[in-house]
Amino acid sequence: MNIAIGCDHVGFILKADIIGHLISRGMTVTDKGAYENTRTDYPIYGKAVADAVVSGEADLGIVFCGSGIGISIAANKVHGIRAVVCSEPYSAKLSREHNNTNILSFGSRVVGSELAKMIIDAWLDAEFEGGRHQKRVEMITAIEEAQQ
Ligand SMILES: O=C(CO)[C@H](O)[C@H](O)COP(=O)(O)O
Repeated sequence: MNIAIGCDHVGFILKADIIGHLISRGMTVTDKGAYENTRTDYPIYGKAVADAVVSGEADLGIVFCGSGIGISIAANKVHGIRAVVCSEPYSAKLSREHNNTNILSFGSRVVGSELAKMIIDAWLDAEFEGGRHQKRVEMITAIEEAQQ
């Protein structure tokens, strides 16, 4: 599985910690930047990771900023993206099972590296359940399509 990752200057350290964990899980990691912790703007990297996911370059994405909020909002502006900010594993698991999320977002000012790894494991180990949830995800897609 190929995971695209991206961060702003605040998320840079947590992203660096997480790369090894993803590789240890057998993932291929495509890093869309930022590549240093100089102050930058999170929408650049939210969009870059989102574009990689919707184009099929990556299967899933993980993004990092200070709160996880701004970079997930930016990613969610790309059609086809369902990004979620998580600070505990239960929501991460449910976001895959019920909402078929394709980008996981972290606030590096909120979550430490060991908790982030637990959240990532819960997210990657979960599978979309389909069934009654399929129709609801399709309803979200219909909202996007009505905006075009
Ligand atoms: O969390 C974020 C967006 O949601 C950013 O990381 C945060 O706003 C950056 O702030 P600053 O430029 O003051 O370091």
